[in-house]
Amino acid sequence: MKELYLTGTMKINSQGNLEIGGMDTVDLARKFGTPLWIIDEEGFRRNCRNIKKAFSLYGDSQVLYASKTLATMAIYRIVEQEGLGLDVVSGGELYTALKAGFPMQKVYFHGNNKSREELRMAICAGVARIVVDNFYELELLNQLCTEENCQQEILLRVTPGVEAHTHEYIQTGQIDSKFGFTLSDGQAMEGVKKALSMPGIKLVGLHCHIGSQIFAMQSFQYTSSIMMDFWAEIKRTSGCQLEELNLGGGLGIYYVAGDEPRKAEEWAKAVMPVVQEKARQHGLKVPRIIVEPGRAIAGPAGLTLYTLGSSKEVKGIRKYVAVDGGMTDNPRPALYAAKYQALLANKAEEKPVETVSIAGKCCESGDMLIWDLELPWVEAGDILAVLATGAYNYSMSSNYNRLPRPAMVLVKQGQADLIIKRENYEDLLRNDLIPERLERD
Ligand SMILES: Cc1ncc(COP(=O)(O)O)c(C=O)c1O
Ligand SMILES: N[C@@H](CCCC[NH3+])C(=O)O
Repeated sequence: MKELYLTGTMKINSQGNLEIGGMDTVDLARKFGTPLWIIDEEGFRRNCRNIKKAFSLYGDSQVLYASKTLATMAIYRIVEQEGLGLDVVSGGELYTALKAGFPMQKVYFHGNNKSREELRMAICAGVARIVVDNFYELELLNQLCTEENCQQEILLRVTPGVEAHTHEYIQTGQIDSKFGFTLSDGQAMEGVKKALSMPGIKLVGLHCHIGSQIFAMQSFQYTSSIMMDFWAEIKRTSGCQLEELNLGGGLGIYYVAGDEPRKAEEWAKAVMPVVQEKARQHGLKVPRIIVEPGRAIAGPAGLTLYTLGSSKEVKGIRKYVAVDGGMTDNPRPALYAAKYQALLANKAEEKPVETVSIAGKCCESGDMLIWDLELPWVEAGDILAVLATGAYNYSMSSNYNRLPRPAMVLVKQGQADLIIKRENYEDLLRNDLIPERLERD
């Protein structure tokens, strides 16, 4: 039997059921229905604090929470209370932050194709920095700031040419990437010079992000070293001393056996001495370091509950058991062949006796959540808990097959609060229109 890796406040309670945030998950399934996303508030807060503390030991630093991981108004409240800033990547995330009352002076606006409207919205909202991704955006932003008679502080996103060891679809720092100003062909330096010459722009620093779900600290170290050399080159060639270096996110988490996540302290310990030593070598001031993790904060703090329904046995080959959700609430297995650990929440202490594959309910052969999972004897009505689903599940969910999205509850010390309402069929029709010519007579 594989050892279960329970994080945060997850444990098996005296009834033999899985518990999170002091709540029995079987009761939660009964009360809120399934599929159900659950977020462990204490776990989420602890992850924020650990990263913040790890970097603060090395001087001036700021941790931003990467909204793309899981953005809701309640989550933003927690992020604010924990003293983190925000990375937002769209007008929608920015709007959510505005509505949640998040302090705009701690918001960084990302994206590789921000629209004119999104940029104007960010300027008017008074975000701290816009992370400019390309020449088109630089020109557009300068034009907008000139029209608005203001100056916007920016970071320039640099593509350092580092291939992180992770799934190809979530690598972002390699030369052949859609993101950022490429370093190796001189684009990045050209971008810096251009930004420095623009009246509407104040270049404050640089940004990079090499990818997600990374365990190899050397990838972060190597990137920091490259970025600091470029930092020094900017000073040498333009005389400009930048202030801020944003090293992105990417810290990996535990999903299944074989994953070897590093602690926040190991991440900080890997990159900060490199930054400090490079600054010393080049005779420069150590920049303010920004990091923007998402998965390492939200991922382990979340789990999803499903109810088991139909099953099918292909004699001698496999037993399929279907859940009441799937790729609509968690597209990661279908997109990246991502793996998850799971258990029967109502039989959490029982020994595994069969190997089943967990199918989603979408009309897609690829909608398989977990292959070959060892479970106790499964019966329709059992509650399956899939762990570490706090990151990139809700935020990447869809209404494929017109499935309404599940609800999300925030649990803490025996209290469970709804933070995302379950969609209903009416919600699915909210934006549907029937043109007059199709009206029935
Ligand atoms: C620019 C940027 N910053 C931060 C993140 C957050 O990454 P992670 O969730 O791996 O920490 C991402 C996602 O990969 C990203 O694209
Ligand atoms: N959505 C990806 C990670 C984030 C990529 C964003 N740059 C995942 O689920 O693993």
